[in-house]
Amino acid sequence: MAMASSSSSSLLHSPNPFSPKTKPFILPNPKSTHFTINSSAQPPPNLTAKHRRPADENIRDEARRNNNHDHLFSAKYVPFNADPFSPESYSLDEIVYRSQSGGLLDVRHDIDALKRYDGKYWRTLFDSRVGKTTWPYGSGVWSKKEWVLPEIDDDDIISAFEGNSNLFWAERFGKQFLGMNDLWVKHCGISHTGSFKDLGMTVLVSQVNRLRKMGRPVVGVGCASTGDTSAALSAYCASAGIPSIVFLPANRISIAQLVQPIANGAFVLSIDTDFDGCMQLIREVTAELPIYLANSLNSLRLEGQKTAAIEILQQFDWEVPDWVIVPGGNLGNIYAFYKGFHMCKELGLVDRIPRLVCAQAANANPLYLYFKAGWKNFKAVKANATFASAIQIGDPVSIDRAVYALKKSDGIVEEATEEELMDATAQADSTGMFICPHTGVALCALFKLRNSGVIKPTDKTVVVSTAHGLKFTQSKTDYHSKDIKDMACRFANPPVQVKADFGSVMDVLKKYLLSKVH
Ligand SMILES: Cc1ncc(COP(=O)(O)O)c(C=O)c1O
Ligand SMILES: N[C@@H](CCOP(=O)(O)O)C(=O)O
Repeated sequence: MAMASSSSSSLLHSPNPFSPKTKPFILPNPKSTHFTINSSAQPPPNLTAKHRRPADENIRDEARRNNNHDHLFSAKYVPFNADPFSPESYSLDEIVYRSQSGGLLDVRHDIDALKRYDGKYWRTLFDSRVGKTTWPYGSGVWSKKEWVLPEIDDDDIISAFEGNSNLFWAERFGKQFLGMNDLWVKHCGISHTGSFKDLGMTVLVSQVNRLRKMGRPVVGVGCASTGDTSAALSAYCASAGIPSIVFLPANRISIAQLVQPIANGAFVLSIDTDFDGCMQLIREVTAELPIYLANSLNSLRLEGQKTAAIEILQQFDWEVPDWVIVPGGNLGNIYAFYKGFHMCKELGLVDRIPRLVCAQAANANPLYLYFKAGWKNFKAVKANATFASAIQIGDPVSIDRAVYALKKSDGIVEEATEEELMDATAQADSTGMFICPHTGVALCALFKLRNSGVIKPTDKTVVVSTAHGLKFTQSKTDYHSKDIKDMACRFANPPVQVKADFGSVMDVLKKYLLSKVH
């Protein structure tokens, strides 16, 4: 196999790093041979196809047997948006959420080490792992392990093989309502716990699992939540046997979201405040007790969430979409998407990044107001009730991260009123989707940017669906029952009451079918 680039003839004489003894899906150790992997490099052949692991060996055992302990890559915490030469940094094994100045942290990878492999090599490696069951690469997150948490032992990973979500071609919705032929919905809510939070939580809980095995004083993991973060945290902690503690704003989350942490055994505190109040309390409590903070203030979460951006590129066969629209609340996810796209550009997998759009509910729109004010004089707001309950957040912890991502991607912020988001949700559902109200917010942003001509009919556009509609059925029931005060519910589709006799049923059906003919 011709491996050498023109400048590394030594490779021709070095042992082929992909020889049969090489384990599949892992990178050869460049330290063992002074060579540069060039674009002719191919991923290791799928050697596992030729042999089966012993019947009494599970996939974790197999990974342990194959594990390549050579840590070629590393990452650390640094102050967010810090000077590359800033001396302040922390091991990911430290329990730290803020910089010395009190600002946010970010996970910075050893880019020079990653750059030892060119873009084609990373594309080929990641593509070779999609959908496999080899531990831990069956996960859409851990199939990019070298870019996520490179130093964690496979054995410490807690994964539900999350990710690899459907990038759905919204053919009918795009054509019928937007005159678009290249509209896609990234269904991050079709996932283990029904939201994109799984992507970040597998990383955070895996790291906590590692810390506890190291003997670090972590008695549990805690978060404030509008529902989805607590659902993901409780599920992954339950999987790991780690206690989880969740702070929920009383009477402000859906029943489906409330039952998840309860069912998964979390210690659930229903607190008579809103999310922002819960967030303040969890920050105070985790500063006093050995409870690890799991909100996206903790930048580890974003390392997992960024893989959804990489997946979108993979699913487009590494073609970059023109727009990616993301609903925003605490504002970690819009930054995570930027991180994923930017890392792919920085490491040569693609040559540009998409323009990002962050969509907010008009009832909880601090980022939108800041954007419209020209990024001057940010003010937190009192978040009012919205059907998009998971983004009812007035004082987002990641405001600075979101602004950075939007500035770097020539991004836009849009908002949606309650009627607009509920109508958009019903319209999307009428074309065969079953989306959450937050996806409705993102679709409203798309409607507005199409109507203003900013997004063109042929622009390749991705709307990120962040949770499954089944977690928010009450809002749909209210809408289709036309049981929402001051809302026309234009697209309501209420059931028809009919007497239980053949004649009555036939009358109703004939009327319906005739309406379909004209
Ligand atoms: C369903 C859903 N969509 C969107 C968001 C917004 O994500 P972020 O808080 O990272 O902006 C959240 C959480 O906040 C959510 O739970
Ligand atoms: N919608 C979120 C709010 C908290 O967001 P996080 O990313 O900071 O955990 C939730 O589902 O709780």
